Amino acid sequence: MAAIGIIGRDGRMGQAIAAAVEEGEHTLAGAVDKGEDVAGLADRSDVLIDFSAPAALEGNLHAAIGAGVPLLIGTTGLGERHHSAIDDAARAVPILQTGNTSLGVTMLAKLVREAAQALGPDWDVEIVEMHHRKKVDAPSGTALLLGEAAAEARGIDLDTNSERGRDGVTGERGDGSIGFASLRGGTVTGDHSVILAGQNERIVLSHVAEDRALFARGALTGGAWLIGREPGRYTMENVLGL
Ligand SMILES: NC(=O)C1=CN([C@@H]2O[C@H](COP(=O)(O)OP(=O)(O)OC[C@H]3O[C@@H](n4cnc5c(N)ncnc54)[C@H](OP(=O)(O)O)[C@@H]3O)[C@@H](O)[C@H]2O)C=CC1
Ligand SMILES: O=C(O)C1=N[C@H](C(=O)O)C[C@H](O)C1
Repeated sequence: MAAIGIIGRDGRMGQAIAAAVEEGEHTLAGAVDKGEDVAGLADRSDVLIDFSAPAALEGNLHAAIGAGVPLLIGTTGLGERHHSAIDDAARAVPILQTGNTSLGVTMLAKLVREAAQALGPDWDVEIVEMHHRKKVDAPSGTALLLGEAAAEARGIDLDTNSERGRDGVTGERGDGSIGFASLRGGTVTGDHSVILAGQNERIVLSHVAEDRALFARGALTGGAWLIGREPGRYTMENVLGL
């Protein structure tokens, strides 16, 4: 049983995680939202679980290090400087950062890696995601995670081999690049498809999240797994042993 500290209390995920804690084996150490005392929360938590906003990241890392507690980061929309701050902090405390805490997406990433490697660069990779109308970042963290899986498998750098937001006369698709398309509308929890398009054929690998309780359960599994680990940067693949 672990004392869970939630960052982003009033949000959709903050609420879903609080509900999952209530239904499960863990206890709620407390929860904070924007402008509240995250360092105080860290002091009374066994693990911090952050589903808030990129702007909160620096303070959250600082609080986790100050209290010596692990941190699970589910927040998406992170940039290069956020990732290097996470790498630095992971020298002091265990950290798990992921764009998606679900078992299904973790498995999907593994399948994408395998397919991208086996099929090679003649098969174009396109990633399509759809989310609810209130989502503020694009492509989704999950789409980027899946893109990373394909890029890694092909030994290429995702940042310099991405095609995002095509519009107008774009020219032909770049060989070997990974394309992203983001749709927004209604209350969609999170749909992702990775399309591998070859000559006269396509493979489509998809995941559909039906309820964000799924992400909340995954976050608690990941958070509890971090407790007592050595400092370092971990993934959901480590947690789930995939
Ligand atoms: N990894 C995963 O599996 C998943 C990741 N996500 C990601 O989690 C994040 C949150 O999603 P969601 O709950 O839908 O978003 P919401 O906007 O509903 O919730 C975010 C909450 O965090 C609050 N917040 C903002 N800044 C801070 C801060 N500095 N300290 C503490 N709280 C803060 C917001 O307050 P205010 O509204 O006042 O700004 C809001 O209450 C997003 O980045 C989303 O993409 C979502 C689902 C699954
Ligand atoms: O904002 C969301 O809602 C979600 N965000 C994550 C992402 O960016 O991939 C995970 C999930 O798809 C829901």
